[in-house]
Amino acid sequence: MHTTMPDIAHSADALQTGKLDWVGMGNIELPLLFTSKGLSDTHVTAKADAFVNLQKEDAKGIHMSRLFLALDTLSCEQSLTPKTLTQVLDSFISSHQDLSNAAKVSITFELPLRRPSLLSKKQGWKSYPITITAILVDGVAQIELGVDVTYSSTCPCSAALARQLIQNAFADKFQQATVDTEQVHAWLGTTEGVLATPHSQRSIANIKVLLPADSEEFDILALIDQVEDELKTPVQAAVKREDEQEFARLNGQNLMFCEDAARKLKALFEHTAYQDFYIKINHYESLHAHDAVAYAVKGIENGYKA
Ligand SMILES: Nc1nc2c(ncn2[C@@H]2O[C@H](COP(=O)(O)OP(=O)(O)OP(=O)(O)O)[C@@H](O)[C@H]2O)c(=O)[nH]1
Repeated sequence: MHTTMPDIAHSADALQTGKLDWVGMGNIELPLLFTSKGLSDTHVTAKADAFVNLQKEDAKGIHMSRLFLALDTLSCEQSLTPKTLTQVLDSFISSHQDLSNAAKVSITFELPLRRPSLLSKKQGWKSYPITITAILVDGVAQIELGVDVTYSSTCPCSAALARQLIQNAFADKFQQATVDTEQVHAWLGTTEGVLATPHSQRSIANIKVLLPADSEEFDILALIDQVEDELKTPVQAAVKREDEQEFARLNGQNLMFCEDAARKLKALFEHTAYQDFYIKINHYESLHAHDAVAYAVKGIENGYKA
């Protein structure tokens, strides 16, 4: 004898009635093919959070399996593009007629990129944490691209203090009116000559940008390149000695506080087509046990808040 299965999403009473902002699932395992301008399609192991709102006050709940299966179609039959992401959100809502008019999906993965060395013409893998979040409300989709860019920051204050020590050591060592250039050159090549070095820290810029409404493709490479070119000292993959020396030069010529990094990126994004942007700069200090942190947003109405 066949019995029908109970379907409490339809039959049971809600314990308490009311609307909910987002209901869904977190941390769904989701292998995906990621498509982005200038890159070969990349297989990534993503995690997804998927939601709809619950507008119907007395509905027991949403249909989680329908969200899950829409994401499975994205994983098995499509690649991740602004269009397929919007289709996923459309299907979240069309499978929840009477219950929902808003949908959200957030997809997180590591994107491995081949990155060139500074001088030696080598290459190596560098992995970037990416989060793509899309929201569809009343038929209007918004897609946000998030990436963390890791770089080195050398403290300008520490650099100035180190230079002063070097000047003082020079004055102590070479007191005569005229100095022998060869002697000075040799002395500068010793740790006695350059007796102090400024501290640097591994630093991370957390970036979020809202894509233009008509975006047909992701362009994560352009975003990462823009940020790294602006900061000048991204962490490196393949490094030979000539690359390390160039990195030292770049650090010395791009001394920065967290304020400098935040202002540079803010100025950069103000000249792009992104609808909105959010920047959080984290300098994981080596002088202190705490971090130096700065935030900047575009500052538009109903936009990101710092
Ligand atoms: N709404 C909801 N479902 C949950 C929750 N936790 C687990 N689930 C399960 O999600 C599963 C899928 O629900 P549905 O999508 O309604 O499954 P279904 O009724 O087979 O699918 P349809 O026939 O498409 O409605 C059910 O087995 C629920 O028990 C929860 O907190 N809320």
